[in-house]
This record gives sequence, C-alpha cells and structure tokens, in this order.
Amino acid sequence: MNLVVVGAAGRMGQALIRVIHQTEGVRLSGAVERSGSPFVGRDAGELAGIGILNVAVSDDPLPVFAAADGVLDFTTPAATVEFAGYAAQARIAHIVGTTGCSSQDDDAIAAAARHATIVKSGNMSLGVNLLGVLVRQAAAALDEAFDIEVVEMHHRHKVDAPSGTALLLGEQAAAGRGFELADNSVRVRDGHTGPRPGGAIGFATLRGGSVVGEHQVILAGEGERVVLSHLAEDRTIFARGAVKAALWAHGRKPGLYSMLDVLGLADK
Ligand SMILES: NC(=O)C1=CN([C@@H]2O[C@H](COP(=O)(O)OP(=O)(O)OC[C@H]3O[C@@H](n4cnc5c(N)ncnc54)[C@H](OP(=O)(O)O)[C@@H]3O)[C@@H](O)[C@H]2O)C=CC1
Ligand SMILES: O=C(O)C1=N[C@H](C(=O)O)C[C@H](O)C1
Repeated sequence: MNLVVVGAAGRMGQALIRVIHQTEGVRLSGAVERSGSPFVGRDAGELAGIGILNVAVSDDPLPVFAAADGVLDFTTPAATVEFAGYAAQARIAHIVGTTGCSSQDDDAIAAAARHATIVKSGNMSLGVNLLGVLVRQAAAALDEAFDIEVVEMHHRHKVDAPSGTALLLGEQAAAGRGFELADNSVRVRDGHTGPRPGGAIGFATLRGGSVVGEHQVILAGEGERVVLSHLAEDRTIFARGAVKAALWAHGRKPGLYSMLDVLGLADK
C-alpha cells in the first residue's frame, strides 16, 4: 500500500515515516509540508533520521495523493479539512490523528467521508482505545455518587486543550452514563466556581517539558477513588496505530470510522 505522510517534518510526521519504513505491506510514496516550509525539497527519510528514501517533500498535495492509496495526517485542523477534500477527490483512505477540530471542521470531514474512507481518532494507540472501553464500563457500573474527572499532561508545544484523548475518554465516560459529553461537562475551572455540578464530567489540563501524553480518569466517590490511566512513552505507538488503520481502511467502503472499528473494540 502506497502511503503519503502530510506534515512530514512534524513530531508525528517523522515517527510515521520511521514506522512505515519498518512495516511490511506499506511504502512511503510521498511526503507533504506546507508551502514555504524550509523542509520542502528535502528527502523524507533523511528528515526522519533513517537515511535517504528518495522521496522528496512536496508542497503540492494533489499529484502526490493521486499516486497513493492512503494519507496519514497529523497536522492542524485547517490543513486536515483541506486534505480531506483532496483525499476524497483522489478516492484514497485518509487517516486523521489531528486534534482540536471544531464542530465545523468535523462536519467538513464527515462530508468528505461520503467519498473517502476516513479513520479519525484523538488517539491511535491500542492502549488508549482499550482504556476508553474500560472507562465506559466503569462509568456505567458506578452511579452518580462517583464524580468523573479526566486529567491530562502533554509537552509544552501542544496547542489544543483538552487533548483529543481526554475528550475521547470523556465521551466514553458520558456514553457509560447515558448522556452526551457536550451536555454535561466542565472543561475549565477558575475563581469562585461554586460546588461541583452533579453528574458533570470535569477536565484538567497540564502542559510542560517533553511529556508524550499522560491521561487519568478518576472516578471519585465518598471515601474511595478508582483511577484508570495510560502513559505514552513514545510516539511510535500512535504511528503504529495509524499504519494499522491505513491497512484496515484500504479497499473498505467510504465512511467515517474510528480506531475502535479498526481494533474490533466498537461493541465491547
Ligand atoms: N491521534 C493521535 O494518536 C495523535 C494525535 N496527535 C495530533 O497530531 C497533530 C500534530 O502533532 P505534532 O506532530 O506533535 O505537531 P507538529 O507541529 O510537530 O507537526 C505538524 C506538522 O504539520 C505541518 N503542517 C501544518 N499545516 C500544514 C499544511 N497545510 N500542509 C502540510 N503540512 C502542514 C506543520 O508544519 P509547520 O510547523 O511548518 O506549520 C508540522 O510540520 C496535533 O493535532 C496532535 O494533537 C499527536 C500525536 C498522536
Ligand atoms: O499533541 C500530542 O502530542 C498528542 N495529541 C493527542 C491528543 O490530543 O490527545 C494524542 C497524544 O496524547 C499526543
């Protein structure tokens, strides 16, 4: 399967190039960065620290997509919406790891999924997706006497909050409790907040240093707490999940899928 990495010079872009190079059944056929990037024209393998692959970074996505079977996209919401249109035009699989998308961005991605097979997830790792299933089960098993809080920490460069993973875990907790996350969540607290609203799912965000990604879901009751957590030690876990998603999506009918579909965890 021929894969394109967009945002090829980024933290995830480089991890993806390395994992594609090590994985049977896939090859890097193209690499894309934005116009004006100092990495345009450079060799993608060299950027990723694995030596020359003879794939030059391009700033012209359309011809690169036309020669590929799938695109791996960990960029920005605006870039992802643009790439979703191109992937749909080229009828290739689009694997989206980008977080921080607005509801309008998500609508545009869903529209593109009428023509392209899109897998989108706030976290592509096996561990976090399994954690999501466990969170849903715990939230369903413990009633509203247990308050649910999601705590996350990431490196100092991260630009969106709460993280895509925190929102994914919050959505699983809300599903376990039988409501929509948007209807009952507290994303920020500051000043005189008053007591905690009953049943809400709360979020807390920490940023600093080089932390790859850490998440805790705390179910806090009277006199006891259940704490479910995931620690990402290396970006390879996300890249491996994205390549797995591309292989799964190849030849599948157009639609918007999640990593739970890829991993067979959707009905667990
Ligand atoms: N779902 C998951 O499992 C994971 C998701 N992520 C998410 O992936 C995204 C990227 O993270 P990370 O790699 O750390 O970020 P980086 O900033 O390191 O990488 C993003 C790359 O995309 C490039 N880019 C931006 N706009 C365009 C464009 N229009 N065309 C081509 N390239 C573009 C950037 O270039 P420039 O710097 O020049 O703007 C940069 O090289 C974030 O949203 C993050 O939250 C991260 C890890 C795992
Ligand atoms: O920006 C990151 O680095 C990460 N982003 C994703 C998120 O927003 O949850 C996934 C992972 O935690 C790393």
